[in-house]
Amino acid sequence: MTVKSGLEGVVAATTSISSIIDDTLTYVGIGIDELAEFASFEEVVYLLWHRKLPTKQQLEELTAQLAENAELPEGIITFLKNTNLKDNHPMSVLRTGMSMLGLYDPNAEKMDTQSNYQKAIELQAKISTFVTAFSRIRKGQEPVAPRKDLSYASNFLYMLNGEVPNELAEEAFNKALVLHADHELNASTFTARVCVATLSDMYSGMAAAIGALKGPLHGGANEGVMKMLMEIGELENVEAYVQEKMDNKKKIMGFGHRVYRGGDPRAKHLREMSRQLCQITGEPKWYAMSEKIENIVTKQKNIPPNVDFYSASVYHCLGIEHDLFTPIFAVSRTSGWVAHILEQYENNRIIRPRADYVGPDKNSYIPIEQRG
Ligand SMILES: CC(=O)SCCNC(=O)CCNC(=O)[C@H](O)C(C)(C)COP(=O)(O)OP(=O)(O)OC[C@H]1O[C@@H](n2cnc3c(N)ncnc32)[C@H](O)[C@@H]1OP(=O)(O)O
Ligand SMILES: O=C([O-])CC(=O)C(=O)O
Repeated sequence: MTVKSGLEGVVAATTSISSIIDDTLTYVGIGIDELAEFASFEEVVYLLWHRKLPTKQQLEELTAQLAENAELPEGIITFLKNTNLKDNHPMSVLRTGMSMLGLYDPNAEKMDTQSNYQKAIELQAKISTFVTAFSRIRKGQEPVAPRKDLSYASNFLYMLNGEVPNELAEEAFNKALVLHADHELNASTFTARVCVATLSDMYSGMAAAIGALKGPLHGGANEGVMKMLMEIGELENVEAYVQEKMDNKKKIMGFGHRVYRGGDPRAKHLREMSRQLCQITGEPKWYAMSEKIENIVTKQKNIPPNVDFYSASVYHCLGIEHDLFTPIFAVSRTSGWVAHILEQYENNRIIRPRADYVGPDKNSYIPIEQRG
């Protein structure tokens, strides 16, 4: 058997949701640059779920549905308040929260198209409320109830901080959500598809996907980038820090990609947002350090930054706690996970590859008293 390490280059599904061809990313055929410039996150959610842009009325309908379904079951708020989760990573809390949402949904096990679409809305609506409620409760603050008159991006920041964000913050956060929404068969989306291809329920697929996104080689890299920037501390320390990592063949978080060779097309948007936000918030050093790291890594290793690299300083400048960076990725990627889960159900076959056995041959059972 020929093994493709890490399944590199293996085409394991067909999809009409997003594509990466020659370093160009599209959602349903629309280029990411156009979407980043013009689209609201709600439009992107509709696009991914229905494979077409919404009319004004369809968009209003989806926006209203997301707002109406954003409240969390009271039992989940009670759990967050009564459990000491201060030392738990928010991605672990979110993974558990996703399972809990399934337990509170009386339709969790229903598999018809209509019930699954209703779950899609509930999932996208509630994941924001969950992440922000957890963030406040662990700091001893009351959760802030979602508002029906705010955009998805604005509502997230409002529930996080208890204040409606200014236009600049809303725009930046919306763009970040749009850029992270879907990405073909990345590890967490593949995980979700593998899970639901057994005809398991949507909450199980989502919990599996959250677990996969958490790792530092995938979504967890954005928090890793900020940790690195904090460790470096000042612009003059960048060179020595990065050189030491490269000399010791250590990975630099936020660089490299399995599919892109010439560079991640999302990174330039986040780079520009980082430049602007770091300037406006009076913290230009984070952008300056990031730019210097990029120059060194691309010059010496020819490895370009990925989506996680500049998103770190963007979220930092929006005043977001560093361990919430990956949960925010999950909030956005829920739109893509849900789209892929629904697509998998539409034309399902269990996903079951083979392994090349390399263990010992011709072994036999030895009674326990005879084992050395
Ligand atoms: C949203 C996302 O998931 S984007 C990715 C987020 N992850 C990160 O930023 C973590 C850092 N990056 C990485 O670990 C990798 O580039 C991955 C996981 C993204 C891709 O992994 P793979 O496709 O398996 O590439 P692989 O790890 O084999 O790298 C190929 C070569 O580039 C090097 N390389 C890749 N990424 C990096 C990096 N970030 N820093 C230093 N060297 C790197 C590897 O050491 C390897 O070198 P070698 O051939 O001399 O051994
Ligand atoms: O596609 C991948 O392998 C990882 C990635 O960039 C994403 O999930 O956004």
